[in-house]
Amino acid sequence: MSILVDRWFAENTFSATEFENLEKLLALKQERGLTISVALPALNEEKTVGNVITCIQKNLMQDVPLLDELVLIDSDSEDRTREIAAGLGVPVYIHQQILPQYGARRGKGEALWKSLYVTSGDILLWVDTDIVNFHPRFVYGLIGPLLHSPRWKFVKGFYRRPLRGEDGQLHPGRGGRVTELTARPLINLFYPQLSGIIQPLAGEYGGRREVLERVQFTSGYGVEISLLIDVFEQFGLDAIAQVDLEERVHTNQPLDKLSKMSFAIIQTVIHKLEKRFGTELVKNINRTMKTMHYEPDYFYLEVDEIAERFRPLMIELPEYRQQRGLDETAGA
Ligand SMILES: O=c1ccn([C@@H]2O[C@H](COP(=O)(O)OP(=O)(O)O)[C@@H](O)[C@H]2O)c(=O)[nH]1
Ligand SMILES: O=C(O)[C@@H](COP(=O)(O)O)O[C@H]1O[C@H](CO)[C@@H](O)[C@H](O)[C@H]1O
Repeated sequence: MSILVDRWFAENTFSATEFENLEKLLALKQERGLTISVALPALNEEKTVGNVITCIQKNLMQDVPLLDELVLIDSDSEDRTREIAAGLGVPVYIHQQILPQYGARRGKGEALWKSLYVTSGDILLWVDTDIVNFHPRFVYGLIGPLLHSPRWKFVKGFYRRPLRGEDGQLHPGRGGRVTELTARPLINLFYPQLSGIIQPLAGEYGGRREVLERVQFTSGYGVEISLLIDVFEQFGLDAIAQVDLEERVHTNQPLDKLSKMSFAIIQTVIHKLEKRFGTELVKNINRTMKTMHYEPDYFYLEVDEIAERFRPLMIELPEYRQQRGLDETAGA
């Protein structure tokens, strides 16, 4: 890693264990005169949302009143997610119903953006609701740097990420598939200063309201990479801290479902590059991107000349051959 990144890593990397004295953290919060909100994004998380909420309520609101506000920001779940949260006394919002005049899109990014509107804390943190092994450190670990110094304005969690395989077993180190195959390569290519961030897509993160109100939220899964790049570009690398939250086990989506997540992240990075560099390279990439339309399950090609470029490859696909009557055995 470059000297810049090495220095950043050494000065801006913490462990949640440094902040486990919650009484001390509460005293610091009162001394700083800051309020803290947590917003929980959720889409069909009935299996795990209840435990996340009760763990936060007991440890961080009842035993030690570190948090001033806890809300659920729901993406119009079709299961009992909202009912469970409401039953536990948590204010519930469906983000598509908040400020509809500014859009009512699908996606986690809109949930996080609109959570700014329905919360009031000086500090706002987000925690995924699909976490299976939730622990209060996922929250107090993030609060630590933000209370310790005004230097840190944005904090990302990091952790070991086992992946639950087809066999139902947890396989160490195989999680974070989009991080490893998409986000990290893009960061190393185009934003190497951020290469010391261990989990750039971590869903446990947040920062100071005055920062979060100045950065761009993309509506889908590109939100994490979008916020990271914007905070870096607008507030500098030293505004960012990262905290070791040890291990996170969450509901892993099947690989094919991560394709659209990866697409959203690539699209977001290209958009950022075009805004910043506007180079011919990016414009050409964008031109190509605009001629391809992404559907949840497959790419399809809208412009024939693009199809020509892919035809030699596609002709190998049996369904393509059949569809084009290229297979003399078709219908035999
Ligand atoms: O439209 C969406 C998609 C996801 N999520 C939440 O965002 C978090 C991360 O999403 P997901 O689990 O789909 O991503 P993964 O963890 O598999 O990367 C989870 O708490 C989801 O419930 C959300 O609130 N709205
Ligand atoms: O980091 C990743 O590769 C993805 C998928 O994780 P797994 O391969 O299921 O462990 O998970 C993250 O990415 C999403 C998009 O940024 C975030 O919204 C999630 O919170 C985060 O879990």
